[in-house]
Amino acid sequence: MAAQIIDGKAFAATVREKVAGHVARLKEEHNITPGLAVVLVGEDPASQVYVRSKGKQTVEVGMNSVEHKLDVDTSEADLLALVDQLNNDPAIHGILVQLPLPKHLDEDLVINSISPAKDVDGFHISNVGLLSTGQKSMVPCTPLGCLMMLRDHHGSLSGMNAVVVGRSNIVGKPMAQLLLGDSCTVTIAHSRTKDLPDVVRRADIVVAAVGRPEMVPGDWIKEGATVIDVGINRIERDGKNVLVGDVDFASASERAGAITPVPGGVGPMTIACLLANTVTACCRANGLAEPEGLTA
Ligand SMILES: NC(=O)C1=CN([C@@H]2O[C@H](COP(=O)(O)OP(=O)(O)OC[C@H]3O[C@@H](n4cnc5c(N)ncnc54)[C@H](OP(=O)(O)O)[C@@H]3O)[C@@H](O)[C@H]2O)C=CC1
Ligand SMILES: Nc1nc(=O)c2c([nH]1)NC[C@@H]1CN(c3ccc(C(=O)N[C@@H](CCC(=O)O)C(=O)O)cc3)C=[N+]21
Repeated sequence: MAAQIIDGKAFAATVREKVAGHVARLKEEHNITPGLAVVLVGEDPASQVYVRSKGKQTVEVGMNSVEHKLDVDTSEADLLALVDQLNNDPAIHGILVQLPLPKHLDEDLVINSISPAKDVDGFHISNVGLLSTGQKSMVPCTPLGCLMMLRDHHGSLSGMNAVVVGRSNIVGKPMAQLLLGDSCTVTIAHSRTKDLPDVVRRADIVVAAVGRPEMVPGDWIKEGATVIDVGINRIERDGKNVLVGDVDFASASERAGAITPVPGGVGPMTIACLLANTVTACCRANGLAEPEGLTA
């Protein structure tokens, strides 16, 4: 039977609508406008597309958007000085430094210089520690978006077998933490995993975050499983540039119970969750009750 398509684009629109409602209330009742600062170093075309899209959607939900575009050979000291300035700016509630950074910049150092309260990516070691110990934190946007779609589809995830393929700090690891938090039995697979097909075949939930076009074929998918495809891969097919995920959508959707498409799945949810995190950070910064249903 053909899988149900989980429409991330439509889901993201509902998240943004909720965010817009909270932004309007913050303005009316407290005269506060949440502000998000995005820092882009260099001119990677894909990064430029994401940053533009983030800026546009930030303004659409009524928040302030500030973009800092720095030269590709910006020094670490200059970048740290900018982060420090944003940390101390009361009009800025969220800071995102677009990754990857050029090679001469120490990513860990830069990320950990962001004030944890403004770290809307949830990448600061302090937020990573809070998430892994089950305390209130800023939750990374992509895994948060995946969790929202899974909860919406299943209700409870308790007791389900989840396999996360990929162990990066920005997707795989935090995704595994969130699934564990929802009482899944979690396996994290990676490039050294033995018999990956067999591992994936045992999963009720498969999250693929690898960065290899269509590497997960349908015959690895257990009948009726839910498949969340995080991969964003640009390939050429029939002379055209197309975007594909880490899952072979055509064959996987023959076996899965539900599946996210690429594009229109996890990607739009990531940006919606960034906006949600910014509102959450703004409420926390001002000692206000934070919106319900917008975080994990
Ligand atoms: N939709 C969205 O919003 C977002 C999408 N992405 C996309 O998600 C994908 C993953 O991103 P990210 O986590 O940053 O990528 P990384 O390159 O940081 O991590 C990839 C992971 O996949 C594992 N891997 C590589 N090859 C294999 C293999 N053959 N079998 C099993 N595991 C393998 C690696 O294992 P090892 O650790 O052993 O090397 C690594 O853990 C990319 O396509 C990226 O573009 C990323 C962020 C947001
Ligand atoms: N500090 C930081 N935080 C991030 O969250 C971050 C980052 N750096 N670096 C790059 C990755 C990637 N990422 C995406 C966001 C949205 C889409 C997205 O909206 N995708 C659309 C398609 C867009 C297109 O057509 O290119 C979709 O899937 O439908 C994709 C990928 C966030 N990332």
